[in-house]
Amino acid sequence: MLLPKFAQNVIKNNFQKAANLLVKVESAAATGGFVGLSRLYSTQNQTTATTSATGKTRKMVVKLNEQERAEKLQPLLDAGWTLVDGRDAIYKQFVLKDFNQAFSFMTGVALLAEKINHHPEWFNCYNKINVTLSTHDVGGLSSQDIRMANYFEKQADLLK
Ligand SMILES: C[C@H](O)[C@H](O)[C@H]1CNC2=NC(N)=NC(=O)C2=N1
Repeated sequence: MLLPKFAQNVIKNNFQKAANLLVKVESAAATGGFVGLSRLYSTQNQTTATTSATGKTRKMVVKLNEQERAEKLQPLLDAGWTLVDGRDAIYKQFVLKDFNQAFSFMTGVALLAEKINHHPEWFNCYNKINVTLSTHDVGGLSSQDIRMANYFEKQADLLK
């Protein structure tokens, strides 16, 4: 069964992006090792960053304060994300058309995760993706989780 054209493009574009990223990562690793990689991942305008043992830079993050939760977290709760019992984390299940679309969706998010060095906790079964977001380094929700959740929403909207 041939995939609809848009799905083929989504998959092709995402895998193309992944391939380009892999080429960059490999060449950075070949030339500068982890230093090369941290240059690849770090962005010029990063004002506060830490360099972890792996040499990757990571924006210093802190837990969301009450005002940020009201302003930035509430819209996500309105969009179907829920607070996780017993954890300072948010959860949402995404239901895609089939596995192809789900895996392509995950590939797109994975590229952002690698770029900002912030990774979701997720489980995929066929066309469903169960996503939990929290920032392990601070033991709770940070601006990185808001950024990633909004990216999940944006990617999902593109498929509607
Ligand atoms: C060493 C590495 O930079 C850290 O472990 C990064 C990687 N990805 C991460 N992802 C998430 N969700 N939280 C983190 O604190 C985190 N830290």
